Amino acid sequence: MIITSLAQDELMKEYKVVVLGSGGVGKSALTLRYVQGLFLTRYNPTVEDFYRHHTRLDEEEVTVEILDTAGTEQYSSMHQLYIDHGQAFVLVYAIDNKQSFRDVEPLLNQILDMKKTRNYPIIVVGNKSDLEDLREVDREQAERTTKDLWLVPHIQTSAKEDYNVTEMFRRVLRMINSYQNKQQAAKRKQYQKSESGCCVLL
Ligand SMILES: Nc1nc2c(ncn2[C@@H]2O[C@H](COP(=O)(O)OP(=O)(O)OP(=O)(O)O)[C@@H](O)[C@H]2O)c(=O)[nH]1
Repeated sequence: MIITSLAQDELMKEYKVVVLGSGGVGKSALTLRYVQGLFLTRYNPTVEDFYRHHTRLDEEEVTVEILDTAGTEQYSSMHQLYIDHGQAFVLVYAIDNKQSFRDVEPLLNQILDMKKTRNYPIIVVGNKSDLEDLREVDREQAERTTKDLWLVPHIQTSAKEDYNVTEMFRRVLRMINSYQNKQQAAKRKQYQKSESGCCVLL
C-alpha cells in the first residue's frame, strides 16, 4: 500500500506541549533551540507562537506541537485557553530570577484546578543554568518542591549553551506517551469488564 507523506503525517502520534512562565525566562529560547537549533540573544517578548516539529522518539516518528506563550501579565487571561489545549506543560523559571520561580506556583495550581486529573505531565524547568554566578533559586529547594508535588523530575537547562534542552522535551514526550498507554490499558480493562461473559478480541 502506498501512503502519501500527508497521510503519514496524519498517522503520526501528536503531542501537544504548552510552555508557560513569566516574561524573559527563556520560553522562546528553549522552544527555538529544540525546534530549530538556534539561540537568539535579542529579547523580543512573545505574544503567542506555535510550532510543529517532527522528531524521533524511541524509534518512532512523532509530531510535537509546541505553544510558546506570552510571559507578560497583560496576556495572563489567555492561560485558560492554553491549559485547555495542552497535553503537557513546561513551566519555566530562570535560575537568576527568584520571582520567576515564585510565579510557577500559581500557574501550576491553575493547571491542576483546570485539568482535574494528574494525567498530564508537568515539568518545572530552571533555565539559564549558564548564569550560575547570578543564581537566586536554590537548586535543591526547587527539586524538593517539585518532588513533593509529584511532578516530572525538575530539570535545569540552558537554551544558550544547549544544555538539557532536548532531554527536557524528551522527558515530557515520554511521560505523555506513558500516561496515554496507561489510559488506553485502563479503557481496555473497563471494556473487558463490561463485556465479561462475552468474547473480547484485543
Ligand atoms: N544566559 C542565558 N540567556 C538566555 C537563556 N535563554 C534565554 N536567554 C535570554 O533571555 C532573554 C529572554 O528570552 P526569551 O526566550 O525571549 O524569554 P521568554 O520567556 O520567551 O519571554 P516572553 O516572550 O516575554 O515571555 C533573551 O535575551 C534570551 O537571549 C539561557 O539559557 N541563558
